Amino acid sequence: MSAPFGERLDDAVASRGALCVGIDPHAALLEKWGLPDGPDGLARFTDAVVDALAGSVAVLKPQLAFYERHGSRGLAVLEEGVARARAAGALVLLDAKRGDIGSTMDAYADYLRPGHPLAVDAMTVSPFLGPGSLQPAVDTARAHGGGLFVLARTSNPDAGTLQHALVGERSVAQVVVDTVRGWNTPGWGVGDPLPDVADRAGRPTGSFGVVVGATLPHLDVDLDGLGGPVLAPGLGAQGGSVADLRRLFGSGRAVLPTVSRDVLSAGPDAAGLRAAAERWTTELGARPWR
Ligand SMILES: O=c1ccn([C@@H]2O[C@H](COP(=O)(O)O)[C@@H](O)[C@H]2O)c(=O)[nH]1
Repeated sequence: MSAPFGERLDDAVASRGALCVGIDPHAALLEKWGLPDGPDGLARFTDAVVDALAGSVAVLKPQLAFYERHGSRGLAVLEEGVARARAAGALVLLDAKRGDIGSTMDAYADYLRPGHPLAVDAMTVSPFLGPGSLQPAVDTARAHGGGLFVLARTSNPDAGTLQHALVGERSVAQVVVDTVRGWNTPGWGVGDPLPDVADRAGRPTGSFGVVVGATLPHLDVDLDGLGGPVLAPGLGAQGGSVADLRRLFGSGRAVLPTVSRDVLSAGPDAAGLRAAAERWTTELGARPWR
C-alpha cells in the first residue's frame, strides 16, 4: 500500500510547493490553443499540460467532465494522461464530485484502487446524500493510501443557498467539515463526539480534506482541528487571489490552492505553462503549508 495520501501530499508540497493545477480542457481553450474539440485535440492538450507541469507541480487535478464529454475516447485520453502524470511524480486529484448511496459510492471509490485503469491519488466527492453515504469511499481510501476532498463551501456564487442551511445549530457546510475532521481521527464514527482539536498537534496532514472556495466574502466555517487539507478553488478566472487566501485562511492550515484556466490560458507553449504555474507557486510560497 502507498503511504497515506496526506503524508504524500506533505512531501509533495515540501519539495514542489503548495499548488494544484487543474486540467480543464474547455472547448474554448482547445480553440484558443488551435486544437480541434474532439479526442485528438483533447489528447494533445492533456499531453502538453502533463509534459510541462507533471515534473514540477505538486498536484494535477483533471476535471472529469471535460473528458466524459468526449465519450470513451475521452476517458482513454484521461487514463493515459493520469498514468503519465503520476509516473512523472505529480499527485493526481480526480475532480469527479461523485456522491451516491453507499453501495454505489463503493464503485465510484474504485478510482482509488491501484489496479483501476484510471487509478488516482485522490478524488473530489459530494456529500449531498449525507456524509455517511461516503463511508465506502473513506474505507477504500484508507485501504489504499488514497485521499478524498469533500465539497463543503464551494466557490460558486449561490453555494450558500444550500451550504448555509442549518442542521440543528450547525450549517450544512459545518456538518461536512466536522465529519471530515472525524475521518481524520482513527476510530471515530458518524454520531461520535467530535475529537479534541488539540489531538492533532504534531501529526502529518490527514488524508481527508474539504473544498472551500477562495471566493468567499469571509470564512463562515470553522476549520480548526480539521486535520486534513483544504482545497481552495476559485483563483484567477473566478476572481480569487493570493490575498484572498491570506484573508480567509491565514497561515498554519494545509491549504492547497488550485488554479485551472489562469494557468492553462498561458499554453500551449510549455514554457508559458511553466511560467504561469511558477508565478502562482512563487506568490504562494510565502505562505507556510501548516
Ligand atoms: O467549489 C468548487 C469546486 C470545484 N471547482 C472546480 O475547480 C476548477 C476551477 O477552475 P478555474 O478555471 O480555476 O476557475 C473547475 O474544474 C471547477 O469545477 C470549483 O471551481 N469550485
